[in-house]
Amino acid sequence: MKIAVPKEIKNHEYRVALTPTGARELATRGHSVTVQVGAGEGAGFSDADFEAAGARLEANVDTLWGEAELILKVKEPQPEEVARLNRGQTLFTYLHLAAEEKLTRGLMESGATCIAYETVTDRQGGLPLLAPMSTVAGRMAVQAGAHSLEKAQGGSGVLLPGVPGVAPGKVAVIGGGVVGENAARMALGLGAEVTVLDKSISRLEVLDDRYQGRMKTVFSTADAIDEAVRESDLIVGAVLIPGAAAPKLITRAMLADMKPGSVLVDVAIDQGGCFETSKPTTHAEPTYVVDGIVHYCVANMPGAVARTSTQALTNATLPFVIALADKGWKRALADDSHFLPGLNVHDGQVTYRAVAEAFGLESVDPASLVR
Ligand SMILES: NC(=O)C1=CN([C@@H]2O[C@H](COP(=O)(O)OP(=O)(O)OC[C@H]3O[C@@H](n4cnc5c(N)ncnc54)[C@H](O)[C@@H]3O)[C@@H](O)[C@H]2O)C=CC1
Ligand SMILES: CC(=O)C(=O)O
Ligand SMILES: [Mg+2]
Repeated sequence: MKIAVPKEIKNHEYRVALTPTGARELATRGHSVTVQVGAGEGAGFSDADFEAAGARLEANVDTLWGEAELILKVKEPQPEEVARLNRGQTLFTYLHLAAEEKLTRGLMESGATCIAYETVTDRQGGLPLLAPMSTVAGRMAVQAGAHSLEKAQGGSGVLLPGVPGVAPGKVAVIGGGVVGENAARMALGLGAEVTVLDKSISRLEVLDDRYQGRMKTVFSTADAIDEAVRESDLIVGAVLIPGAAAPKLITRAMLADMKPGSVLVDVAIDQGGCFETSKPTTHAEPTYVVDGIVHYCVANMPGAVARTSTQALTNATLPFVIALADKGWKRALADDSHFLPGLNVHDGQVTYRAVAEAFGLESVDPASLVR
C-alpha cells in the first residue's frame, strides 16, 4: 500500500505520525512509505533516518497527498489538509470530531475514510491509541499548572509543594482515567495535596489501591465539584465520555468561588473542554485569564514533548497501521471488533454515533460497511 506521512502543520505541533522504526516495519512488509521532507525534524528524526529505514522522501505536498492510499497523521486535519483529502483515501489520526462540526462536515464532503485514534478500544475497556498521549498530557498538566500558578502568569503565587512551615497547594483532578491518574501521580510527586474525582467507583478503587491512600478519591457529584472549586489551587479537567463532547462541569459563575489566581488546566479541551470558560489555546499562547482564574487549554499538549510522544504514539498505532496496510481498511476493521469503532466518517457518512448526535446527523453502523 502507498502510505504517506505528512509534516504536521498545527501550531507548535512537532510530533510525526511514524518513527523511522515504524517505517522500517512497513517497508519490510513491502509497503511504500513516503515521508514529507522534514516531517520528523521536530521529534529528532532526520530525513536520513527515514531513508535508512526504507522510506522515500517527498518535498511536494500535493504529490505526497495526491498519491497516497493511506495517510498517517497525528493531529486532526487542518482546513488545507481537509481540502487535500479525496474519496478512496484512508486517513488515520486523532480527529476529536464531536468538538468540531466544521471539520466533521469537511471530512464528510471529502468522501474519504477517516479512522480516529481516540475511538479505537481494547479488551480491557480502554482506549489504547489515546492512552499514550493521555499519559503524556496528564504528566504535563501538573507542570503546566504549577507554572501557571506563578505571579507572572497571573497565578496566585502558590508553590505546590509548599515549604517547611507552609502548607502545600491543593490539586483536584476531575476524571481519574489515564490523564487523571498521571496528573495526580505527578502532583503527589511534587508534594501537593491531591484529590481525584470520578464517576466510576471501580476506577476510584483502582486509584485507592494503587496509591494506598496518598491521594483522596471522591465520587464525582455537583457537591464534590463545588468543594473542589472552593478549595483547590489547581484543578485539572480530565473527564472523557468516549467520542462525545465533554460535559461542562465548572460554569463561569463557579469561578467566583475559586481563590483568585487559581488555575484550571483543561486537558479535555480536545473534546470541547469540561469548563464553561475553556477555549482552545496553543503552545505559543497557552493561558488566558477569566474572572481572575488562569486557564490553560492547549489541545495538543504532547506536541511540546515531541520526541517522547512520537515514540509512544508509534508504539501504540503500529499494529493497527500494519493491519490497515496489509489488509485494507475494510478487512482490517472487519477482523477486529476493537478497531471497528475507530471508523468515524466514510464516504460522506458519519459512522460514530456520539459524533452524529453532537450535530444532529444520521449515523451509520460501521459494521454494516465492512460486511
Ligand atoms: N489536550 C491534550 O493535549 C490531550 C487531551 N486528551 C484528552 O483528555 C481527556 C481524558 O482522556 P483519558 O484520561 O485518556 O480518558 P479516560 O477514559 O482514561 O478517563 C476519563 C475518565 O473520566 C471519567 N468521567 C467521565 N465523566 C465524569 C464526570 N462527570 N466526573 C468525573 N469523572 C468523569 C471516566 O469515568 C473516566 O475514568 C480526553 O478528552 C482526551 O482526548 C488526551 C491527550 C492529550
Ligand atoms: C490526544 C491528542 O489530542 C493529542 O495527543 O494531541
Ligand atoms: Mg483539536
